[in-house]
Parts: sequence; structure tokens; C-alpha cells
Amino acid sequence: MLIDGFGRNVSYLRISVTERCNFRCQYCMPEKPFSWVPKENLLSFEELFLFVKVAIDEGITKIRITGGEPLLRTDLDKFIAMINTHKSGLDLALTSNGFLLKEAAQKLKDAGLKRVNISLDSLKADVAAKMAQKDVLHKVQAGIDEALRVGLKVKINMVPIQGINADEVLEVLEYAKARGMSIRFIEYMENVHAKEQLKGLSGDEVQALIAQKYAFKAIGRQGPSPAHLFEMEDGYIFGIIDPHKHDFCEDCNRIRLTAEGMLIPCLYFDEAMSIKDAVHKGDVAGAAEILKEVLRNKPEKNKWSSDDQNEVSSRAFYETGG
Ligand SMILES: Nc1nc2c(ncn2[C@@H]2O[C@H](COP(=O)(O)OP(=O)(O)OP(=O)(O)O)[C@@H](O)[C@H]2O)c(=O)[nH]1
Ligand SMILES: C[S@@+](CC[C@H](N)C(=O)[O-])C[C@H]1O[C@@H](n2cnc3c(N)ncnc32)[C@H](O)[C@@H]1O
Ligand code: SF4
Ligand code: SF4
Repeated sequence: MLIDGFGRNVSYLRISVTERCNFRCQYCMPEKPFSWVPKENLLSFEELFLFVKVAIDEGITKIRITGGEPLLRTDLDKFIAMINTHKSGLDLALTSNGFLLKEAAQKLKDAGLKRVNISLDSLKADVAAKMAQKDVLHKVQAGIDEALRVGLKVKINMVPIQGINADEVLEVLEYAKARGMSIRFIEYMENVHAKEQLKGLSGDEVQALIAQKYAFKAIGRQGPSPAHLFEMEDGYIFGIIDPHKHDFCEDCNRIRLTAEGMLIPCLYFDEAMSIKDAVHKGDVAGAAEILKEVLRNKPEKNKWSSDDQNEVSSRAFYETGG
């Protein structure tokens, strides 16, 4: 079992397999030109796998592959199969923008992937194009359809931004509901890489929009997940991730590994330690020691709820994988 410095049980590893992305979302990496391709000193899947085995042995039971856009990394299905073959029964999931999913879904499912969380910020082609700075909607919807068709569990993530897609909360909720998918509305988390002056909808504002049409009641959180859940009268459940109001850090169960091997204890802060040398050398004991050291230093909580408006995270979501 992995216990951090605040007594929290850490059982969830998020692995970002690349910083690269085929979108330029306003809230994530809007200023990078599409021609920008970060020079990544990527860990190979074999090196990542060595760490994954260490982490599983120490108590990790949930693994999420993210990015950047993880589907840009060739042979991702093979990496997923390596993990699944090593240990079945893991909660093995992916977070993707969905653009390349139509082609990949069947292979990922066959490799052992169980769930995929897909970002869908709008159902209007022009609004989706404004958010991602690229014409994406048609391909994303095709990716969603295919993921459902092959039997993956699909969850939708939406980040409502005032003046862009905030008026579509109900439509996206109904789209997800009609297809039997969960949905979470995520408050925009300020960080220095996002477009300046973006204003996200608060969780309370999202609730008020949904309440105009539907009755629902709060049912709390499910385990250590950051989403607060709400149940509609017909039993459909949606979630809201609102770090500005709620301190879900108190039972945080997660750590993050970047594509270059930085082990990050918290989404908000810059602190990290590298596992690169250890995995290059195949040093299992060294990798386990770094994991424990990072956990000893895991911060208590983020600062998005701070009253200080100058508190902005400098951690890039596309590096950490969100
Ligand atoms: N502040 C904060 N936000 C988080 C954290 N984990 C996830 N989020 C937010 O939720 C977004 C989507 O997370 P996902 O990649 O779908 O993963 P997840 O919420 O763990 O998904 P499930 O396993 O399905 O519950 C992230 O990109 C963040 O914006 C966290 O530890 N802290
Ligand atoms: C960094 S992306 C990586 C995976 C994939 N490219 C995608 O978009 O789903 C993971 C999640 O982070 C969320 N995200 C990115 N920047 C964010 C921000 N500033 N505030 C809140 N969520 C953010 C996205 O909406 C997405 O759901
Ligand atoms: S949120 Fe995901 S899809 Fe959008 S730019 Fe960031 S990494 Fe790419
Ligand atoms: S902000 Fe940091 S401490 Fe809070 S839930 Fe996210 S990773 Fe955990």
C-alpha cells in the first residue's frame, strides 16, 4: 500500500505518454502553433512498463493513459496490452480528445482497455473549432460512436467557458445521457499556459443551468474521485469537478508520470522527481525509492480555491495529462 505524507492512500497512476497534441484548446495550449512539436525525450514503453510494474507491486490499482493526445503515440495498444497482461483486473483507462479514436477503439479494447474519457466541449462545429482551434467535431463524434460500438465505457469531459461554449451545458448533458455515457463538467483551472482572460463557469453556475430544465439531488463523491455527483429524477448521474469550491484534495489518491519520466505529486505544483535514470538502468529498487520519496512530499492541496487572484498554476495540463 502506498501512503503519502498526509496519510492518504495513493492507488491511482496517471501516465502522460506524450506532450504532443493535435488540438490547441483555449484552456490548455492555445498559443503553440500547430507546427510546434515539442522535442521529447520520451521514455520507451518498455521503460514506462518497468515503472508501472513497480507501481503495481507497491499498490497502484488504477492506471490512466493521457497526454497531450495519447493516441498520437504509435503502438499505444501494445503498451496497454503489456500492462493488462501483467495484471488483469486493473482499472485501465484512457483520456483522449477522441479525434483519432474511430481508428483506434477496437485495437485498444482488444488490448484490455476498459474505459475512455473523451473531451467534448461543444456540439456545434464552429464552437468546437473555436475551442480546439481546428475543425474537430465530426471526427470526435465518430470516435465516440466507435468507442461505444466496441464496448468501451465512455465518459464525457466538458470545460464550460463563458462566451464560448457555456450555453451548451444542457445540450452536451443530453447528448451524453441519450447515449448512456456519464458526463463531468470541469471548472476551468487557471494556469499560465491557457488563453489569458478565459473565464470558466463555476460548478454552481453549471448546476443552475441544468436546474432550469431538470430536477436533481446531490449524492456526494464516489470514493476519492474529485467529481461531485448529482442524480436526476430518472436516475441519470452527472458530475462536477469544482476545485475552486471543494477541497477534494483531502483524500487525493493520485500521482502523475510524464512522458519524459517526471513523477509529479500534484496537478497544481511544479515539484517533480525523475525516474528516468532508474528505469534506463533497470533499477527497480531505485524506482520504488523515488516513488516513495515523491509520496512523502506530496502537497496537501492545490491553490485554485485560494482568494488570492495572483495564484495561478504554472503546471501545463498538456505535460501532466490533466
Ligand atoms: N484539481 C484536480 N483536477 C483533477 C484531478 N484529476 C482530474 N482532474 C480534472 O478532471 C479532468 C479529467 O480527468 P480524467 O482524465 O477524465 O480522469 P478522472 O477524473 O480521474 O476520471 P475517472 O477515473 O473516470 O474518475 C482532469 O484533466 C482535470 O481537469 C485532480 O487530481 N485535481
Ligand atoms: C490535458 S487533456 C489530455 C487528454 C486529451 N488530450 C483530452 O483532451 O482529453 C486532459 C483533460 O484536461 C482538461 N483540461 C485541460 N486544461 C484544463 C484547464 N485549464 N482546466 C480544466 N481542465 C483542463 C481537458 O478538458 C481534458 O479533459
Ligand atoms: S485539452 Fe487535450 S486536446 Fe486540448 S490541447 Fe490539451 S491535451 Fe490537447
Ligand atoms: S490538486 Fe493535487 S492534491 Fe488536489 S486532488 Fe489534484 S493532485 Fe490531488
